[in-house]
Amino acid sequence: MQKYSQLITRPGKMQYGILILLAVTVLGGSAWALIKAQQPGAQSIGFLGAYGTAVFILEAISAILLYAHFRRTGMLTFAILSMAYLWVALLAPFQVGLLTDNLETFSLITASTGDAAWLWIAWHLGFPIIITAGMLVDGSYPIVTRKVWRWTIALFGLELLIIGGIISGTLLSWVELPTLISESRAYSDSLSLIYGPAVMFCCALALTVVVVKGKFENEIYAWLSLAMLAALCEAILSIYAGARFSYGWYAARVLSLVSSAAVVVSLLIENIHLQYKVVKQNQTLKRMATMDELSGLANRRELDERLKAEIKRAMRDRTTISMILLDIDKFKQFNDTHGHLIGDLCLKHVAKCLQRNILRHTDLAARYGGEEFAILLPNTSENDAFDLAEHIRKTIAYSPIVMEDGKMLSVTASFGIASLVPSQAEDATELLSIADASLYSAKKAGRNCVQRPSQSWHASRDELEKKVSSNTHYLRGRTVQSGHKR
Ligand SMILES: Nc1nc2c(ncn2[C@@H]2O[C@H](COP(=O)(O)OP(=O)(O)OP(=O)(O)O)[C@@H](O)[C@H]2O)c(=O)[nH]1
Repeated sequence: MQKYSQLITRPGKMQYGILILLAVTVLGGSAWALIKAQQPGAQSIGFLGAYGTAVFILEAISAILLYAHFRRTGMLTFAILSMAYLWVALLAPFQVGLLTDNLETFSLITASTGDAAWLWIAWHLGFPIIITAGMLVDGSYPIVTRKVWRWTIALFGLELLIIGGIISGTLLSWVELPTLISESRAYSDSLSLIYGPAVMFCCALALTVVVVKGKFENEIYAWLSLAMLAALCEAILSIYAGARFSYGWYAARVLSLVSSAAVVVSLLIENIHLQYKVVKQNQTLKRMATMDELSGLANRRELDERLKAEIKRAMRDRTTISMILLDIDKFKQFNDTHGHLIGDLCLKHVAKCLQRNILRHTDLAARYGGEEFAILLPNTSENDAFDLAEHIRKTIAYSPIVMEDGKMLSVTASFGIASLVPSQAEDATELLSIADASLYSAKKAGRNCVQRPSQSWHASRDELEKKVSSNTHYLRGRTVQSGHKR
């Protein structure tokens, strides 16, 4: 099943531990309850109301969440398991309603409290039978459908028809049903010897099928096993109690709640796991989209995005933005001599040297190309960028790459820097191309050095910046003047 949906998860060791503990509690509690099961108790309408509401809510939530699984995975098993819970969610309120004598006040309803036993049988026979059918549908290859809507209409439509028939038939007394429970609340022989054992048999069968076929291999199947164990114990206690409102009968109702809650718990746990998975996957995707895998630095896409944003900020604040481009010297020769794998090691080593020297959180080091790196330095002057580049150059040149066998290799790198106060978005490209030109002159100057942009570029850029600055003053003046006029 795992291969059909990554949404369905295997329980962890802790969950198995909790399940074993709960199973032992259910078995132990049931055995203990059997001792006093036949002792009569008081009829508590308050308990019945709370019990009926709880069963309805828990079963309805289970049905909705299991149906959501069916929608997501297309697996018919989940549609059928959802039907099982819907079955109980719809029958339980009527059965409990009849027990509390509430429904008899409606003139159309002719059923008596005794008839509630028939609804109990329909509920407790139908639930395990539908669960068994659902588990049998999940063979070694689960049936997966794309026609989710057609299956929904066919399966749930049929189910609603049957439930409608059972409820109307019982409440409106369409058929004369034999009395299963006497006025003294004692069970008839047919309930104790035929219908009761039939319910027990169906619950035992469902439990066996869930355990054998489900093998506790996902959270839903594991918790469903507990639900079926509780349902079996409930049936045994209910019948053994011999009468309504006896201690055994009350204990059976509590077990019925355990059975109802188990799958809700599993689906809740699964949803929590799903949230963790989604958050983790989002983080991985984000990392993959912004990070260079080999060096662990930002990738070119991330550099471009940050550069665009920082250019906008620098334009607004009229601050200097700098860029350092560096390229490992004679890296082709290094690769040819030592091999590609050692070449990769060298790239990682250079990346570490960059990370070690970049201290401001606003600076960004990125792998720009094969053996080329870039460092974006917002709010940094050309002189400061030069000093930093010089410092990194020395770090790379004087810290050797230590191999596994203790051998040491060293490399050098050439650096080009560029700085400007941006006046337009296109200055992002200008910054990179000037840093690239500086890098080119560093290579020409003999490598292992840092170069600044040419004097001619500085001159033309100073001219441009003067114009932009006077233009800004001019525009600011106009704004102030127009403000005065108003
Ligand atoms: N190991 C490794 N090598 C790479 C990677 N990306 C690019 N290279 C190599 O880097 C080398 C770059 O060589 P060139 O562009 O000729 O530059 P160079 O040999 O460094 O020479 P100069 O830049 O002039 O000093 C090529 O041999 C590429 O195969 C990588 O991810 N891993």
